[in-house]
Amino acid sequence: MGPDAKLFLMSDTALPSLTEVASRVKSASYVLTEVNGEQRTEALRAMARCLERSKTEILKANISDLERGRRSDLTKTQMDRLTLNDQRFEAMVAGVLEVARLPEVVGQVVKGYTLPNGLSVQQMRVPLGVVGIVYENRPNVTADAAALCVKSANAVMLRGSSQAIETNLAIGDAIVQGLEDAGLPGEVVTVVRDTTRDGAIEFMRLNGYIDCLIPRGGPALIRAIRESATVPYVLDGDGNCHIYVDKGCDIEMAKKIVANAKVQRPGVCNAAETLLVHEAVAREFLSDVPSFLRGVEIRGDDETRRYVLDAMVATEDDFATEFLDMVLAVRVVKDLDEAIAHIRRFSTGHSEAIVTNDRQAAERFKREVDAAAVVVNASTRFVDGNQLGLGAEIGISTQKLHARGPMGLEALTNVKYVIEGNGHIRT
Ligand SMILES: NC(=O)C1=CN([C@@H]2O[C@H](COP(=O)(O)OP(=O)(O)OC[C@H]3O[C@@H](n4cnc5c(N)ncnc54)[C@H](OP(=O)(O)O)[C@@H]3O)[C@@H](O)[C@H]2O)C=CC1
Ligand SMILES: N[C@@H](CCC(=O)OP(=O)(O)O)C(=O)O
Repeated sequence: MGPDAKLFLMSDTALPSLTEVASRVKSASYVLTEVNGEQRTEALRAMARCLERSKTEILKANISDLERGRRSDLTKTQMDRLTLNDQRFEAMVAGVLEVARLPEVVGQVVKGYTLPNGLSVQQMRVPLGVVGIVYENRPNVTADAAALCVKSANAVMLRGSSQAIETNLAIGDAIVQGLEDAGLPGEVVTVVRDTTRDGAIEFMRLNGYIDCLIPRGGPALIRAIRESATVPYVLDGDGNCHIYVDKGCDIEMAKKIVANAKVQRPGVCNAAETLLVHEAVAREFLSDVPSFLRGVEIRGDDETRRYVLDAMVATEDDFATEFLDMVLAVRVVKDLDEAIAHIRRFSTGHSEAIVTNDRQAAERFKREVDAAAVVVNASTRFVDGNQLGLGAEIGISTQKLHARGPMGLEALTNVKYVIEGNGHIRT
């Protein structure tokens, strides 16, 4: 946290303790079990209206965060993520409305049967309760997460980045207004004001209050979670994403996919970080890198540097790095086996892609590459809740239990057994 952010918090006296805040959120989560889906959907529409009404204040708060960010020397990527311009603001509001339109998931019977003794058994979809989220400095995540949680009848505690605190609080105020207009307690969506690291550790230990913590971030956050969290969590970790360009593939298609995955938004977790190229197409594909990856710094192995003349030497560290920038590590491989072996060694289990014309290679890649998403002949940038039809995502899970990949409404629920009898007793 930068020094200015600390001052900002210190001037905000008399903050209730985190446990007090969490206790109010927990109570609010019970209210959500008493209202129906239509009321929750109406609350989302009210949230969108209030966001729109508060646009000027929210964008002003964002300018203030950006100014503080500039003074604390945030990187270009961090500044880009923090920026909420007019277009991004409207996309954020549209996202809330898109989630509102999604079908109801709460109360859905995912499985139902009657036993020979006449007992009726159902598995019914239910909310998790209170969701906690620690997330990066992208302010739209505040609205996305709030919308998904309200729609799925979860209360949510949002611990965003200190870099975005003013914007998050302004968004949170508008959302609370929307909830209250719709007759729901504002505490259903609570932006945590304390953005200190100590506060984050306390947040990870809110047992009895947080039912599921979703940490979105890089290795430092994930380490802190592993060391300190005592609440159950679903890790949404960093994306060291690869694209493998196979022999015999459509080279023009491969160029478009690689350029999109690297350049369209390099600062996000589903952007490509390493390119693996089959040796049979290395000359043809890599010789054209300066034109289709203009502005991208290439760090390549010896073979790559034969074709990309201004490429720097790639180190082992480069292959392990999520650059989140206009930098790409490149390696020429002998075959699919070598590509898969490289991915197994360096992947963070987020998103991995192959460009190929060979059906068998595609099938092998789908089966043998262990990641939350495997992509064939498309950009890794599609691994996004909105793009995959979930309306939005609360994060992209890189772990295997409970949920994997972009987490939408279903991932914010679990099932409970509902057993109905007629005076049945067990003998
Ligand atoms: N899989 C997914 O869904 C997503 C993955 N990511 C990944 O996140 C990273 C980019 O975001 P970036 O802003 O750099 O992420 P960081 O990991 O630096 O920050 C994310 C959040 O974690 C907090 N945090 C970071 N380190 C610690 C720590 N040691 N203890 C407690 N809290 C901590 C930050 O607080 P503060 O900023 O106040 O320091 C922030 O709120 C990339 O690796 C990207 O791939 C991002 C979003 C989604
Ligand atoms: N949802 C994003 C990607 C996932 C994400 O949250 O990325 P990040 O900007 O690293 O926080 C998108 O593709 O637009």
